[in-house]
Amino acid sequence: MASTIVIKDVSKSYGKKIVLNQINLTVESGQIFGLIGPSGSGKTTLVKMIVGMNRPSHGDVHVLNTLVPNLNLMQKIGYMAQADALYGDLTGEENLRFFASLFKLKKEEQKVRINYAANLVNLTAHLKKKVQDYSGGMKRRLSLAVALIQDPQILILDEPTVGIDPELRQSIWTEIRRLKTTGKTILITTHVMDEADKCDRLAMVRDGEILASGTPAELKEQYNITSLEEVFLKAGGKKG
Ligand SMILES: Nc1ncnc2c1ncn2[C@@H]1O[C@H](COP(=O)(O)OP(=O)(O)OP(=O)(O)O)[C@@H](O)[C@H]1O
Repeated sequence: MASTIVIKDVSKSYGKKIVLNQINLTVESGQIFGLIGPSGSGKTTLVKMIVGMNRPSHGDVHVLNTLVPNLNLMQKIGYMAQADALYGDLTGEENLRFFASLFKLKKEEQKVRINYAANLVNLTAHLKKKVQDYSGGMKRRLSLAVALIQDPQILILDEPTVGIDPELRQSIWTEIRRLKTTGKTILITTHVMDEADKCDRLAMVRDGEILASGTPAELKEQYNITSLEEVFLKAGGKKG
């Protein structure tokens, strides 16, 4: 199996504060990989490094055998950040078109992709509204649509279902799984344990370190418990 994301000996400090400490992690192609860990454990910092928005203090990150950061990788990575990066005074459709044009999609292709992405997140009926009039959940959904707009090979989703109702969350997960069957690699951060259970592999992050990694079943076995919630509490709780 080819490795899509390889993180090698990565550390990150802000001043004296060590946020990531010697992280090693490999995400194989076609996997749904989950990063789980308590708030402030370093997940977003790690994700931003993979996207090329943040540089390691030490170590390096390769995506598709290319050292990050690299401009050509932008086309291949769809990134949904925790904070929505949308233009409030543009409509949903204009936002999608803007991002589609950044990726140099042709007019016809833009239309197809905008329809697909808007439909996926249930926003088709709201595309003509300005984003400043969207609810929080609608903005999250539009951010997910933006991450998918160029049909990227890799999807990096930082807590994609926060603020999204259960029904839509389920349809988003159905789509995540469908995208996996088309060969995409998906990295997702989450606090929601039933979502973690849907991942092929997980890494548990705490205080900037990976405590444990493996399939959900392996992690449960390792900790000799039946629910990921308990694994999370055992491995992910504060240092005693
Ligand atoms: N630019 C920065 N300067 C200083 N400290 C930072 C900076 N960015 C992140 N940190 C610190 O790094 C630590 C990890 O933050 P990070 O956002 O990666 O955590 P997280 O696991 O994604 O948390 P959450 O789930 O709440 O988003 C936190 O203590 C945070 O305050």
